[in-house]
Amino acid sequence: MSDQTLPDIIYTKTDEAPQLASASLLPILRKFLSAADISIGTKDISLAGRILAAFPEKLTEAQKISDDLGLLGTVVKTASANVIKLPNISASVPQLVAAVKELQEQGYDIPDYPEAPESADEIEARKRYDAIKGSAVNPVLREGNSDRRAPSSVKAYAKANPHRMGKWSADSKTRVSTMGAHDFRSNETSVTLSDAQTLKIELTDTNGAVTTLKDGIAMPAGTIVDATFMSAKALKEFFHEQIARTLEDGTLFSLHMKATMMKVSDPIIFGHAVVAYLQPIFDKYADDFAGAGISPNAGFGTLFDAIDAMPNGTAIRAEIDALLAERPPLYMVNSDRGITNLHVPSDVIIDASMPAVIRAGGKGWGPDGEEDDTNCVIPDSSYAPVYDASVEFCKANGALDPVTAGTVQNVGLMAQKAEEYGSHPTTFEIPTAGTVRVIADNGDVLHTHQVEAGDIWRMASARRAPIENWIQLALDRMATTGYETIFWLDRNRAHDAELLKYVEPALAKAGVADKVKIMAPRDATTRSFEVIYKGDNTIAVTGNVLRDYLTDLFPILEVGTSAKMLSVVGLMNGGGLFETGAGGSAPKHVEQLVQENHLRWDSLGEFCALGESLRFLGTSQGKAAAQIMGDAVDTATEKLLAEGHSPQRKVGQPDNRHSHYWFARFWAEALAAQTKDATLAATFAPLAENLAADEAAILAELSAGRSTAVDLSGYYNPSEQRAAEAMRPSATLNALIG
Ligand SMILES: NC(=O)C1=CN([C@@H]2O[C@H](COP(=O)(O)OP(=O)(O)OC[C@H]3O[C@@H](n4cnc5c(N)ncnc54)[C@H](OP(=O)(O)O)[C@@H]3O)[C@@H](O)[C@H]2O)C=CC1
Ligand SMILES: O=C(O)CCC(=O)C(=O)O
Ligand SMILES: [Mg+2]
Repeated sequence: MSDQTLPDIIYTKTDEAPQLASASLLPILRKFLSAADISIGTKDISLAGRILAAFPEKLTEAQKISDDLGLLGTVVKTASANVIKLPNISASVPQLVAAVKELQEQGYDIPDYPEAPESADEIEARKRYDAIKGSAVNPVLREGNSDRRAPSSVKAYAKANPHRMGKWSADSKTRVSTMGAHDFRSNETSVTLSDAQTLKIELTDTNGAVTTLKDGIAMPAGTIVDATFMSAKALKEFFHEQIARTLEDGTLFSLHMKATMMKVSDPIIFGHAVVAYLQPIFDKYADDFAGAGISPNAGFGTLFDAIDAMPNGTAIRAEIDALLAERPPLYMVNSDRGITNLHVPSDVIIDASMPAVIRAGGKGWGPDGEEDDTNCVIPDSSYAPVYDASVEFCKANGALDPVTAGTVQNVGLMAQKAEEYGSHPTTFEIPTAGTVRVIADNGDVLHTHQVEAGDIWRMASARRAPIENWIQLALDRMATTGYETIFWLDRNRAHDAELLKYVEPALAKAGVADKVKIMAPRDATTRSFEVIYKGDNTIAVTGNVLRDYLTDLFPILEVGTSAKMLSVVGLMNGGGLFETGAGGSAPKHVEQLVQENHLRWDSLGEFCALGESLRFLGTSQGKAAAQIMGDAVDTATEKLLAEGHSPQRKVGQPDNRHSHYWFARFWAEALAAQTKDATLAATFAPLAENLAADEAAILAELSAGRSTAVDLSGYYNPSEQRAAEAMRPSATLNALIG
């Protein structure tokens, strides 16, 4: 692959709301950047695109598409990489199955997703689908560590226009419940490799028979290798206890996990919760369910559909309804449509769901459509203390006030599939009781765990170069900001103790050992809340999971959403990956566009990423015009925020399309006003004037046709033409943009 074939900036085509927003924003970007001789091109990493790219032999020549994720995976390892990454779907099995069905209906001859593969073809199809499902994009692209923070303009806007916060009361019954024993946290062991080693993972059953779970895992010297497991027996008992406890509390039962990112372990844990909730039904109908090939891991939604298709389905459903009436009410995803927390494993994702509960004053939605306190069940105790400390802090101190709050920035260890988020290829549901060993090729046994059938065992790793880069990034951010800097590491946790063997000498060497704090996640949470309640600022230096969790938690409390975050990934080999915010792909937003032609997606994350990407192009390629374009993006973004042109939530109000008009106009104005490049100023002055002169016509055209349904001819693979028609309804604006 030659760099010459790639555009200066690669913009990713993803899914759902960001994909729709791109239909309006990309033509604007193309128009503006071409004036500065900067090329921008797209690469398709959408769920539909990845599915089609995986089955070329099934498609006609016209239907075939390239493996863009594979290409980007090599691009991000080059110094010239400059990628703007929008959020994409990390598909759970129900989402993958729905996407496959839609593509088949559109005429693509791809295979079904085989739940229980038997034939060679099915085994092959399953292998390809397994590589697509879950968080399959971010770990490939994130060849660098993460620097996420709310831009100062966003903080200033939130202080002046605070979002609504729910009230916390000291006697709230909301709580966080976690196992604390027999879980990943408590069973963890960790070692650092002194030499490069190739590892294998073996299971020896109680009769001495050895199965190789995985081998050929090459690790460079200095890699921290962790292994741990969650006891299935303890997990089941925990769920039963929590169901009983929730009933006593008189609250909602809610389960918070990340079945997308943790695509092997968390759907299994979710499945245990589904079974526990319906235990008498699973006990009574075990044989019927086995015969119907039912897996609880897909959730109530798929389970109920399968039961409805069984000959005795109506009777079983009546028994389920009777049982659910005795169970504590479930936290709801959509109470109008009866979608519970346990319907689909990817509907409730902890990094977004827990902040929503905390922001709402400890409330979730119940089946009656009313808000209620909730038992937040987070089985593994590695990170549950962060949410427990957050809940307890808010109970004691009341809700955070966005008007006076300081900020928590994050520096996250992420590169090269660091820690748990890189563990899915080495996670196993143990088939039979025995001993799992991790053995190095020099014969050293690194880890030994006694396991039972059904236990979830996993190995995770973090490499030396990313760890050193992460520590340096934290020191750089601390030097730039002067903020209190806390490494969120627990000396009593095996993995963190190994990580501290890198961190503490590096801090001493840099002469900052006395300035930097090292605190376990629970204490670090409380300390960070204290700091921001006082209006001060802090940097949370964390591992990969807390990077993900905290960059939703604090932004959602401080500025109302994580979508407005600046998210920069300095790639290890010198390139730049600019992610848009921290928020996801917001499926609710697509539903609203389809039903009433209103897209409330806020593209502020795209604007922030664009500004950074352009400035990076300026410094890395010596393109002065890119620097000027990037600075003008920031000026435009600040003005758009200050003048209140962000999308609003309700149909009839300005939406994403209006905000793109204002962005284009202010960007053109800023370019016309700058004095560093007279040619650029002269190019953009007439466009700025025309955009201003036609304001009334453009806004009216953008607002036409609201409250009517929009047909995109597909959800996962919408028609590009229809999306463009819906998202670019202003003939006047289109004529100016071209
Ligand atoms: N980086 C990535 O690629 C990520 C991808 N995801 C994927 O996104 C999907 C949904 O995940 P979920 O956990 O529900 O998280 P989302 O962040 O998509 O949804 C949570 C809520 O955040 C708000 N939100 C998010 N982005 C924006 C935006 N740009 N403008 C306005 N509001 C926004 C919306 O709340 P409201 O409308 O109430 O304001 C939304 O309903 C999943 O498929 C998940 O895998 C999730 C996180 C990151
Ligand atoms: O890759 C994913 O599934 C989500 C990533 C995410 O939530 C984040 O990085 O904030
Ligand atoms: Mg996240």
